Amino acid sequence: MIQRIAIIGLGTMGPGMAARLARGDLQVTAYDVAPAAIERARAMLGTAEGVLDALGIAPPPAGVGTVRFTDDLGEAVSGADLIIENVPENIVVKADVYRAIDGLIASDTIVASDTSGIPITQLQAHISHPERMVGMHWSNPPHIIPMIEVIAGEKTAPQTVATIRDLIRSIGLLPVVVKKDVPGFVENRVLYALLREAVDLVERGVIEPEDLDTCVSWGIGYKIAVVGPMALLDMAGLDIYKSVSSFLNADLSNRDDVAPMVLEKTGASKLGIKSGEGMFSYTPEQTKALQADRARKLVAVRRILEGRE
Ligand SMILES: NC(=O)C1=CN([C@@H]2O[C@H](COP(=O)(O)OP(=O)(O)OC[C@H]3O[C@@H](n4cnc5c(N)ncnc54)[C@H](O)[C@@H]3O)[C@@H](O)[C@H]2O)C=CC1
Ligand SMILES: Cc1ncc(C(=O)O)c(C(=O)O)c1O
Repeated sequence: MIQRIAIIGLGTMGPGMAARLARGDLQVTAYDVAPAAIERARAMLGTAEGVLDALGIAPPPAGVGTVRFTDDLGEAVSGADLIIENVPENIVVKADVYRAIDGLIASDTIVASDTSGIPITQLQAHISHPERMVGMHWSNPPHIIPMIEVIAGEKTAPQTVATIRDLIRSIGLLPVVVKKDVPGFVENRVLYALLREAVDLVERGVIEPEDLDTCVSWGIGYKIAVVGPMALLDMAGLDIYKSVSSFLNADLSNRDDVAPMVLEKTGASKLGIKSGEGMFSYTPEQTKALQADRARKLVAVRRILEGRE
């Protein structure tokens, strides 16, 4: 049974994940190699806890769910039943972490990666006892989005998948087991098909970025939260899909490299909210207000979709 969890990497994803797991009565130890990230994560934890209160996800009545921060890797993983690796999406960085923890943990400690899409088969080549490694892909913001993909690599034991699936269910979240270890798994394959087309349309001057967001959020996103893509095909009619896809698919973006607009912005350190500018610009005050407004709306929508309002 999983009771003690170590989270390694406290950037965008780690703090919300820690807050949500603690609400599931789990004991979380949170570690990052950068002291500044630990300090930021302490503040983010408080914000995430406020959002969880608004979601009605209360702390367990007589529970022991806690989050403890540490700057010592050995202390973080000591006695953990599950490690969630949450460091940057780079196989070299992730492999370094697996090597660093290998001698510090028991051979049956489960090691999960929150990778956005590196196949688990590639990751588990860098750890001993690869049968205990599994993909556990959360979606951002992790304390609000209830779905988590669970992915087995070639060497993952079925019991490892079952343990993680059951853990996710036991704390009231929604596991989706992906049946093949394909790059990007399912969520990001679908998301990146959409993002490739969206970036292409803006880059070709077909639409302004603000208008692209209005079109997709209100035309597609709002609807798809209620009617998933497979059900949407039935709602529209497969005959319509057949007719439109017969001429449209061939015209959709099929570029297999990163779009020049994205390379230009990342080259100029325009990374989005984290750097103050990306597709749009953000002052620190705007970022704070935007994040609060988004959390409030996501909470309200989730409560309605779950039939709680
Ligand atoms: N940002 C997103 O929307 C999502 C990201 N992911 C995935 O989650 C993982 C983490 O992503 P983010 O939180 O966005 O990254 P991030 O870049 O915001 O944070 C990564 C953190 O890892 C720390 N770190 C780097 N090397 C480390 C080491 N050796 N030991 C301990 N900590 C170390 C960094 O100091 C940083 O605080 C990635 O694999 C990413 O693809 C998954 C779902 C959504
Ligand atoms: C742009 C982008 N990339 C990856 C992810 C992920 O799920 O890994 C997300 C997300 O929303 O969670 C994302 O927005």
